[in-house]
Amino acid sequence: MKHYFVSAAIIQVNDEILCFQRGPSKFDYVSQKYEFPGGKIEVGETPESALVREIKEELNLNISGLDFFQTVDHQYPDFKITMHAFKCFTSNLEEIQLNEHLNFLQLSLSQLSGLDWAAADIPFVEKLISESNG
Ligand SMILES: Nc1nc2c([nH]c(=O)n2[C@@H]2O[C@H](COP(=O)(O)OP(=O)(O)OP(=O)(O)O)[C@@H](O)[C@H]2O)c(=O)[nH]1
Repeated sequence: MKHYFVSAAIIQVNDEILCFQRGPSKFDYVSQKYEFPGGKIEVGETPESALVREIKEELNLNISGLDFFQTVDHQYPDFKITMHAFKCFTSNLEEIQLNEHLNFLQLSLSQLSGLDWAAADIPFVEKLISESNG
């Protein structure tokens, strides 16, 4: 089974979080689900450098202040992923371009649980919500 190593960005804007909807996929369990943007870590990259590259490619955004949040291992029916999430900020949100995603939402922490997330992202969402309650 394929094992992908992925970085994902929890982009904070004021007290809210940017949530992105993936495009259609041959795997229905990730198709059009919400996720934190990012992608696969390539040879020679760190999780952080891969994330900076992916966010520029996918969204035309520069991110800064990367702060490691959590690593999740998740097994889907056809592949597994190890995904490192980083909290970060962006300074140029008005320049965002959705080069791969269908949609994005800027939501408060209390609104996050209302989205249809990819299963691998649920631990991130739960941790974000529990931090805000604690
Ligand atoms: N980027 C990202 N991928 C996620 C998340 N959650 C999740 O299950 N994944 C899965 O992790 C895998 C890798 O992500 P990706 O497709 O974004 O990677 P990539 O941009 O390098 O894609 P490519 O191989 O088409 O160039 C995908 O199967 C995706 O569905 C998430 O929050 N962010």
